[in-house]
Amino acid sequence: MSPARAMVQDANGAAAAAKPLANSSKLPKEVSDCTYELIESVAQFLLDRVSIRPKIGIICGSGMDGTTGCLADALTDSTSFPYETIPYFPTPTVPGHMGRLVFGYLGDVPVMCMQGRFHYYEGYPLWKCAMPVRVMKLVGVTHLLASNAAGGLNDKYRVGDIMIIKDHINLLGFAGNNPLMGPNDERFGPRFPAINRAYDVNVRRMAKQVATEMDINNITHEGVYSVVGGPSFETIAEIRMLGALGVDAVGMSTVHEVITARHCGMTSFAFSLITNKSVTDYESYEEPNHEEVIDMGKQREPVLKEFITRLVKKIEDDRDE
Ligand SMILES: O=P(O)(O)O[C@@H]1C[C@H](O)[C@@H](CO)O1
Ligand SMILES: Nc1nc2[nH]cnc2c(=O)[nH]1
Repeated sequence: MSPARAMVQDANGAAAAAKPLANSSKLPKEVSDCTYELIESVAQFLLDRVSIRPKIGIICGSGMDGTTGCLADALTDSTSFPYETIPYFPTPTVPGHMGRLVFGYLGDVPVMCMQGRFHYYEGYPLWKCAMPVRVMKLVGVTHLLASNAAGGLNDKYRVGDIMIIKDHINLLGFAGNNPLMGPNDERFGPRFPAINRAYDVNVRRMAKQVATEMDINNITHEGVYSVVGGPSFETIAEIRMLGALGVDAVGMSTVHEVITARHCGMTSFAFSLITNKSVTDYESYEEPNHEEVIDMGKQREPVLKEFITRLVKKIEDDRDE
């Protein structure tokens, strides 16, 4: 079998094969096999093959991580690693999630970008879904920015709106499932991390400034996200329960990534694209579906790309001050 290869884009955006990579090894089966040293070796594998040193890591959610025109394609001087070429990395199984880790410049800011993420419903345990966040940390990333697609419960939200996440309700955690379960390595973070300030207030302030500058305040909100396991969408009774709990939008990701990021001291920020309105009425014939989720992501791609590009610049400028 030929060795796996990373793809490098030249100045015209044409893909070219970079130097051969070592064959990917098998994924750790247990959380106890996914040691600090193993994550360190994955980070080193990447650092050996890229020259840029990103401090911002981006996870693109459904609709933003597809083929042409997506955020990762906007990166310049990019080097891209299909997930199957990275040792110990999981591979995504969801339509619309590409499965590449891309290093490059967004505007003039070096970033690394996950084009496709891992969800619990794909059959991976949460610690494995969130493992790339620890890789980002050991690559040197200090800020995690995550996007997702979500169903809107809040009456004020319309399809296509953006919700800056100010807090979450971790329903998977309520059911005894958390990415930090299992042995804890203090080199990542403490056994019992605080999570009440998970969504950084300063970055949220910058994001609201960006919304004002882009004149999209009318479609931008701040609210509470809740994660469910999926892959089935919610029943009407479940949506009504979530509404009563104070949830503004519901999805199937992000929370395990943010918990893992906060555990290892990364600053985190996340937002939802409201791709569908949650159905609350037993008389309604509407049904959510993944195709509308992907379509809305594609429609909003230019706005979200600009939103993230401007935010990344603000974070970098803020760091320099
Ligand atoms: O990865 P995200 O959270 O953006 O994807 C959401 C949840 C499911 O994976 C999918 C449902 O359409 O969209
Ligand atoms: N759980 C859930 N995830 C989504 N992702 C996009 N829309 C939805 C939704 O309505 N519910």
